[in-house]
Amino acid sequence: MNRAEKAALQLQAVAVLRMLKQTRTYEELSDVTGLPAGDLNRYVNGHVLPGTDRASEVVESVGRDALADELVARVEFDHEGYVDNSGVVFDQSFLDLVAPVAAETFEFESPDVVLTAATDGITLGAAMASFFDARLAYAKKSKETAVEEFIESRQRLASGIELTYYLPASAVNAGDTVLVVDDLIRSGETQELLLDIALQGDADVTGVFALIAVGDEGLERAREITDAPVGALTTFE
Ligand SMILES: O=P(O)(O)OC[C@H]1O[C@H](OP(=O)(O)OP(=O)(O)O)[C@H](O)[C@@H]1O
Ligand SMILES: Nc1ncnc2[nH]cnc12
Repeated sequence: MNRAEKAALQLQAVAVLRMLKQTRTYEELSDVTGLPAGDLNRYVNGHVLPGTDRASEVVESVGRDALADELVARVEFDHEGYVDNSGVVFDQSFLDLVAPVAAETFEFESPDVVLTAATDGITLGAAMASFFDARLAYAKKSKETAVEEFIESRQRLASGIELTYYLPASAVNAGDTVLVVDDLIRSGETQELLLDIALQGDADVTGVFALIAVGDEGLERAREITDAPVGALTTFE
């Protein structure tokens, strides 16, 4: 490991510790990591960097289960079963940790483009695009000004309301590989629209990923449309 790689690893470990600290005391963080609370305090506050051995242990131990637990701790359900996930989608550092774990868990190929839906998918999309060194594209419910050509996809929802997403046509090229991501998947209607946009753009879908699935309906719907891997970090019933 050269000096820059060591520094990157040390900073990644600090990012992991800071993320875990948000919902824990130093004593609890010590129980999770096996490191002394005093040292953890110095790492989290940026006074000292963990050595490379400690840093790699911290980074490697943050697997799917740790992130899924953290996700569960951060989302709230209201009395009708709707999710408030602002504690997750407003936290870019948390999402930056999700990207490598999602890539490894679901074996997503590195795509040319990460495609998501405005609004709440954007921060996850940015984290995934940055991890894969891919372009980010987000479809919106309205047409962006000054853009002439759009790929658009429309669907009538169970309620009878029509939902249309628009993507500037230049965002996806024919033959691009596309990973479709979103913060949440429930009915799967949004994913279906995004997959249709990818299809209209003659792109190849390499996977579908959501942070949160509410029930299985949406994931199943996506699996009916694509043979690529489809998965969520956490499923709530
Ligand atoms: O699987 P589905 O039933 O389609 O639901 C999932 C979609 O719903 C939410 O977006 P919303 O439409 O609330 O828009 P927002 O991101 O602008 O809040 C969420 O961000 C997903 O895009
Ligand atoms: N925030 C949310 N919670 C549950 N289902 C949803 N479908 C769309 N947005 C949702």
